[in-house]
Amino acid sequence: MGALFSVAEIRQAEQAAAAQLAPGTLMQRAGQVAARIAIDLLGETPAPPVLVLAGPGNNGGDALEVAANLAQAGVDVTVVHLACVGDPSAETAHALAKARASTAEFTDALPAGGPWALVVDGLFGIGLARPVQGEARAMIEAVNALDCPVLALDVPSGLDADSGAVIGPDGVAVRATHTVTFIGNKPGLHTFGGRDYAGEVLVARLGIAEDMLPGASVHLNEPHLFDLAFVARLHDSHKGSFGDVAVVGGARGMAGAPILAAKAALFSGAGRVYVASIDHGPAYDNAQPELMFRDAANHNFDGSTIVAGPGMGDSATAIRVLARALDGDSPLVLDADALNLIAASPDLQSRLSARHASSILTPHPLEAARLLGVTAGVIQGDRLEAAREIAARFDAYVVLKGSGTIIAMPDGEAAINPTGNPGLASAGTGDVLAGLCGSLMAQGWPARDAALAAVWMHGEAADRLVAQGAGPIGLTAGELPEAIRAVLNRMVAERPKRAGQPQS
Ligand SMILES: NC(=O)C1=CN([C@@H]2O[C@H](COP(=O)(O)OP(=O)(O)OC[C@H]3O[C@@H](n4cnc5c(N)ncnc54)[C@H](O)[C@@H]3O)[C@@H](O)[C@H]2O)[C@@H](O)CC1
Ligand SMILES: [K+]
Repeated sequence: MGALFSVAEIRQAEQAAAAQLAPGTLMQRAGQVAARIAIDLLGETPAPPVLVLAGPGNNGGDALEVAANLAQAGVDVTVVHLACVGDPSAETAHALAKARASTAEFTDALPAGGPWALVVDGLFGIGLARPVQGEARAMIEAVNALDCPVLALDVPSGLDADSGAVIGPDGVAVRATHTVTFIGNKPGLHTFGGRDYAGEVLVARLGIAEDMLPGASVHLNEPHLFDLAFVARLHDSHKGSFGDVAVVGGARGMAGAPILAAKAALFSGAGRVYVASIDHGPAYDNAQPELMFRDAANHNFDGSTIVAGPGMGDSATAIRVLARALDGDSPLVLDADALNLIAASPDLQSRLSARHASSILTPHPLEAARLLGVTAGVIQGDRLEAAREIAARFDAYVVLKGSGTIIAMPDGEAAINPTGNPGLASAGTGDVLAGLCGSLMAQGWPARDAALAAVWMHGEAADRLVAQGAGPIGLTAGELPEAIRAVLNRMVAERPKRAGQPQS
């Protein structure tokens, strides 16, 4: 469920399966399932014509099978086929002959006409080796200017199925409304550009048995990965049962960031929440009087889960407090300035690597770039790999934020988060996420489950707010904690009934 496979893994499975099947079987199955999806998208009403773009390789072969099937079903189909330089594969040649023999109309260039009821994108799939140029590029740009639904076959043409990056430099890719992807789901459809280019993703296994695919080390982040950690509360519990969180941050002029993190911890059920300010912070927060304010330099963090970084700054005090947190035995969430301080200090890096207690790092791409000493472009070019590298280097759990947030474990396992929306690209939402991670760990959750659940619930809460009209434009971080509370309580209520362990 939710498994994601690299292009290399898909190719291997395809070869193994193809060896047991009559030639062309997989392409024919791809053509059949995609044509059925196309017909569903067209709906009942007599629709204007469908445009099928078929590229030079086997992705084009899939498209030609779709064209033939649609024509056979009585759909008015126009095909633009980009012939390949050498000979096409036997199955693509066969699909071409089939489409030519059908009622589908072939033209050499993209017809100016329309309106199209649907465009089927079969220009390039997982075999795209370089940026799209020339005629194919012009077609992609023209398709992206249309208003109609676009069904991409296997992967939107121009997108890297492993990374979700548009193959560049200066590349283009089809912006699909739907993608039917073959044999197995692919990470690049769900992170970085993936969510914007692929639209809704449907997986067609093409009859390939599960055991032909390798055990996946990357999954979509779905509740079944972490929902065993939700436990209903016993009546006989008290605030000490649910852990202490200390948020370290709030240098002068940045007092709001740790308060947002602390509020997220409070609203997600942490027992006691402290804000430990680097500079003299507020005595209390009028809006949230449950929060307790302390001076970070003098606060005793023993027994607390620490969330370090929100608005922490880079003062000598910040470095001293961070070093103390890294050396301690408390579970730790490292965000924002804490990550920047660590990136700049080999000493802090070795303290982080040497920790025995759990650490969750929550970098955005630029913070991740600083940690690895590369550019944000390099991080985004392969987000999965970058998150795994940071996890391995620091023996920590890593949450690489962005569209399709990556959660990477120190053992190499990883997940890509499907919840959330552009409303989260606003100030303070990262503070909320860090506070939520810390809160779950304070309540006894293992770091792995805490990271997965926090990212999922944070996105889900934002999606609910958007459904209520509170975004994505103008969604504020301060609205998230209450929405997270609603998601969390629903998750607990929906968990199969399981008694909580009495706590001391
Ligand atoms: N691997 C699988 O599991 C299956 C693959 N099938 C389809 O086959 C696809 C893979 O086919 P291919 O390996 O032939 O690869 P593609 O069809 O994705 O693309 C390769 C073709 O495009 C050309 N090309 C690559 N980059 C180009 C560029 N920038 N500009 C112009 N031409 C370029 C290549 O010379 C080659 O002709 C999959 O994405 C899928 O759609 C299906 O038929 C079913 C099974
Ligand atoms: K495609």
